[in-house]
Amino acid sequence: MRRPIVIVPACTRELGNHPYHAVQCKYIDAVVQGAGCAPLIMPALGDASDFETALAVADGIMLTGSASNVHSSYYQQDLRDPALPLDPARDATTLPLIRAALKRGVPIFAVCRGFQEMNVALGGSLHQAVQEVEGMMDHRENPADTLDNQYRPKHPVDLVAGGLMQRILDGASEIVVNSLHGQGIDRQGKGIAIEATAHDGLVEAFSVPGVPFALAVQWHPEWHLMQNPDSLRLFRAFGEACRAYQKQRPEPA
Ligand SMILES: N[C@@H](CCC(=O)NCCCC(=O)O)C(=O)O
Repeated sequence: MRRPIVIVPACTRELGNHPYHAVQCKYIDAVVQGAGCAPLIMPALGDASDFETALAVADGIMLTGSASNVHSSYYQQDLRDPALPLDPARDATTLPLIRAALKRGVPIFAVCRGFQEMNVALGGSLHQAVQEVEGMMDHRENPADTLDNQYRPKHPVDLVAGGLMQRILDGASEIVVNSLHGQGIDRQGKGIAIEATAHDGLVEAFSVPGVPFALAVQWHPEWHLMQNPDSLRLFRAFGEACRAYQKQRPEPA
């Protein structure tokens, strides 16, 4: 049987003098080596996207991180800091894709910005600057640090007892995760189930019960994936869900 196809929506980036649709290599590598699936990059075409065709061949969706923020207008707030990067084309592609995929039961694994997109797609909102919220830690990385330092394990998260993530992680009650985000969940989206929280109370992972597999994490399990047994378990579980979905998905006409 062929490998399951995992749709990976792209970001838009300016490289040199030209605009690109782009996905970081570590996400593509994680889909291949961690989930054992075949990645298919989906350009950020927004309203011009052919969601029907993408979902007809998709056995899973991987929503990546990105330095850009989901535009706050999607959760009815004014933009707090227009100097921070945005990616309207990605927003206009991933938010409807998430809703359509959940309706079909296509497995989804979401990381960092992808985690935030899922919460907003389900009607939730974000803290636009977590570090400015009373009692919250600063969850951002130091951009002047080396990449290894930026992605090193930063803080513990408590796993919800009996949750999907705890089951995937063999009953662990706490893991230590990296942290590279300035935004985070404020109002929870409709139907999400919290899977992990930081010690300041910020939601760090959630699932969407009632669909075969939808898991979103605020940290970066794709970073040095093969050296992190917990991260590998998460991507393996996603790959298993994609294989199960593939078996029952009708072949596209
Ligand atoms: N912009 C959002 C999400 C942050 C995020 O995804 N950071 C990772 C960027 C690089 C990578 O994909 O590893 C926020 O600041 O909260």
